[in-house]
Amino acid sequence: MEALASLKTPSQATPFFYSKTRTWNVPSQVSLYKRSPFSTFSIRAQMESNDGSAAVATSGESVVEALKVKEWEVGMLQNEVAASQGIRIRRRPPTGPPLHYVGPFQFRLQNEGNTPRNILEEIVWNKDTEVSQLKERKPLIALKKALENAPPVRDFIGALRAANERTGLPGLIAEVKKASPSRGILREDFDPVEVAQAYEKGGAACLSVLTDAKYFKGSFENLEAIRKAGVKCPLLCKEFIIDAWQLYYARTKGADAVLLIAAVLPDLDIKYMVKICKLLGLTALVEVHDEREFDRVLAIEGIELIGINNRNLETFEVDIGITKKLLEGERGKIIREKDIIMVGESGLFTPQDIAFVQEAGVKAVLVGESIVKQSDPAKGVSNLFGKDISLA
Ligand SMILES: O=P(O)(O)OC[C@@H](O)[C@@H](O)c1c[nH]c2ccccc12
Repeated sequence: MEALASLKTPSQATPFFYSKTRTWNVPSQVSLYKRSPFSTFSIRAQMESNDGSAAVATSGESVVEALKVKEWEVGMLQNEVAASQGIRIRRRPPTGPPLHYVGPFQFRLQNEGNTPRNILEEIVWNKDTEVSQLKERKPLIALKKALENAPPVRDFIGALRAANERTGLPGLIAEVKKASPSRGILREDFDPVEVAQAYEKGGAACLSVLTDAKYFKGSFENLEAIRKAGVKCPLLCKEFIIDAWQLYYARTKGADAVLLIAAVLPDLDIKYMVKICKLLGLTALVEVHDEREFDRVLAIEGIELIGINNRNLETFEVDIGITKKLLEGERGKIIREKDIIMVGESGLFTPQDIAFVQEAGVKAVLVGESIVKQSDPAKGVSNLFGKDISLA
């Protein structure tokens, strides 16, 4: 009876039954039946899933349904915690976006929480699905075993500091990036190992390798191939990390550092992930875009490397003035006191841009587009700095 009541009111019901890779639509038929003449009524619901399979659930299975409702509620609560920290990016509802509307739900409004509001949210929701599928294939226990064969971790921050001291310019994290959602394809004849080797030859201190396939045309194969090709620059796995499992995965693929995005991760997640990074020897580059994110990150113990992304990942707007604005006043003072290395990220094209962010207080820069687009990325590096910074 209880279950029937919940099916009647859309606001209290979870309309979709999510089971790993299969989405169950709203029951197509709901009927009452009695197990025996003496028992109370039970409910029988006929359901179809997105892959065409069908199932019949009876109220004995309402426990499963109740669990799904709880899972959904917990998800909503997590979004509330995130929102209280100013995070606008919501996590994907566990039931997933509906494929089509049935019954009372046809009146549900768009964007009541079931469709992403901007590109960053879309990427994160997609990543959620991707990670849960990958996790099934390679559970944490298997990854922990694979760690034994992972190549040793190299000192990412040490390499940036050394380059900064050697050249008097910000240490370069050169990005191996084939495409982006804002700029489309950046390099047609893209050979990740070739680009990586050219960057190294040009004097890059570290490399950033995009591993997201859907939006950036990157891959973990690229990361692994660059590592295996003997490139000495420490490698940043440029990924949208939402689950600690991904940290282990990145390490098994040869990463020396990972990106944590404050616009996506609540404080507790950052703290937890930073701890796991330390455990694995990974350097965490924590990325911020505004004052609120920066203050949140500054309040977390043990963070040594912070990036200021000049690009707003929700709107794609780029303004290198963001780096300057965020490092002015009290925040700049805290950075110097704590000896945190700051990285200026995105939208840097000319020696003037580099001088501008260096003046603002960064000791490193993260650059993709301007150098990956040039026919010889090694030359791209010298053009960016206005001089040859290679070791040769
Ligand atoms: O290509 P650009 O404008 O030089 O930017 C490089 C890098 O900063 C950018 O790719 C980036 C910064 N933070 C990110 C987070 C996710 C994906 C990409 C990014």
